[in-house]
Amino acid sequence: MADNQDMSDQVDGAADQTTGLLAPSQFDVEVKLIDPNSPLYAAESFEQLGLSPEILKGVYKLNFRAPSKIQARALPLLLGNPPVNMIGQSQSGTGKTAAFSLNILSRLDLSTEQAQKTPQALVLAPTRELARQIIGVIQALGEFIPNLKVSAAIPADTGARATAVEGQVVVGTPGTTMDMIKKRILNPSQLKTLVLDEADNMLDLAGMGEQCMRLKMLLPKTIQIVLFSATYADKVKDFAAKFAPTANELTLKEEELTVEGIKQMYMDCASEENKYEVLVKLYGLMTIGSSVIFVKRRDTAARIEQRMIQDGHVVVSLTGAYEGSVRDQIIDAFRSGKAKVLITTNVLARGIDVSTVNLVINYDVPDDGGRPPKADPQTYLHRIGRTGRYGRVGAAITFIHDRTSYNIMNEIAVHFGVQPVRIDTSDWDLVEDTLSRILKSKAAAADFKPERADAMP
Ligand SMILES: Nc1ncnc2c1ncn2[C@@H]1O[C@H](COP(=O)(O)OP(=O)(O)OP(=O)(O)O)[C@@H](O)[C@H]1O
Repeated sequence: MADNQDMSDQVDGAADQTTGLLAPSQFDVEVKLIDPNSPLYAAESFEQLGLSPEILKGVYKLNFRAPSKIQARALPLLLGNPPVNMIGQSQSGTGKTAAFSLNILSRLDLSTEQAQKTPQALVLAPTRELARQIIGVIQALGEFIPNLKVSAAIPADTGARATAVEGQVVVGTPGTTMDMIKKRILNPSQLKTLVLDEADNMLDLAGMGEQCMRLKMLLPKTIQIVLFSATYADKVKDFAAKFAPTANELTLKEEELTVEGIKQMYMDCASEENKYEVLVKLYGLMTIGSSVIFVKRRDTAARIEQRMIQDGHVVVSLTGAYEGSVRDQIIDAFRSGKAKVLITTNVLARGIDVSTVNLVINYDVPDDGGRPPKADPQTYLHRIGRTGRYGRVGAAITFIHDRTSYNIMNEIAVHFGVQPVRIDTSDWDLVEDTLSRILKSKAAAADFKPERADAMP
């Protein structure tokens, strides 16, 4: 739909309109020290959180010097006994994965051979890429825990044989997990913790919310339910509260959700076709670290990929059109830096953590798919959150080419109370200057040097 938008309502220089919060071009790159209001600031240390020496070793090996705010606030509540449910919220890239993973690892019983073969914690995520990433984090934090095994419950390639899931921690997507339980390859009877990462998305998506609910019915009644996300749209709040009853809640106001290190901008494009010209001009002009280009549809992703390759760029695309191991290869190539430009749809809008990403482009504005389309502020926030991870600086540029896309961007700006800055494409020297200042500016977190792991107690 977005690829063939009705151009009759196109405006020339959409941002010349004076209504709304979109701001004129002006830029001040700020490098801030970690201040007490930052989501990365915490008064406590990991040592004060009562983690086992094996777990602390994993934390130090990852060079985590101090917990982020969400980690310091959530962990004491999560670790209490008897376990209490949690609905947790914190900005993108602030360490929610470690928050729920440290709780899971702390609760594992690995004392007997039998216990070692029994799934005790289940983490559900909306995509295989995110599930695989979470597995990596749990394995890294748990590196010094003897006999720890983390298993995946993600779709296997066609023809692959399903084997019994014996890891104490299982991370998967809801459909495959449900399948494995039904086929009795996964025994849910001893599960103590259930985590829904990107919980609002899991509970909202057509089909997935219902699936999560049915899955929950198959789990022990006493299971601790932990929901985490950067966003909870109003429409899912009630369902979340039903899914995780009598939970401790750590939530944020909408105005607190944007991350300071992510510099939000927008660019006027003359037409749908002109968006591609602006895109390649940007890439020709700038030395960009790694970047993600978000489009609405799979075919747009494929088309831009082809055109960019023809124009001599090294890019990959990942959409739901690809299956299993092919998707794994693509995301792994992007993670390792072998491919520096990733074109994708909303499938990778959430959770993916690649710290070298310093530019996100919303080639198509995130809309709700309605007629007429309205803004999808949550997806916008998650998309731009692929950069600016843990205090790093990044740029997020949204392409605007007609009245609809302008209105959507404006709705998003109003929703979060932010003023994205207009980048004027009539002056490419200025574009280059502005962007290179941002992309070169030091990460705020760089002032917050992690100590060497081996210097820790
Ligand atoms: N205490 C810490 N100190 C330093 N780095 C940390 C700490 N906790 C997490 N990180 C790093 O921060 C990055 C972002 O963490 P994570 O992916 O968990 O973010 P998130 O809050 O889940 O974000 P999103 O909402 O986008 O899913 C990761 O690279 C992680 O290794």
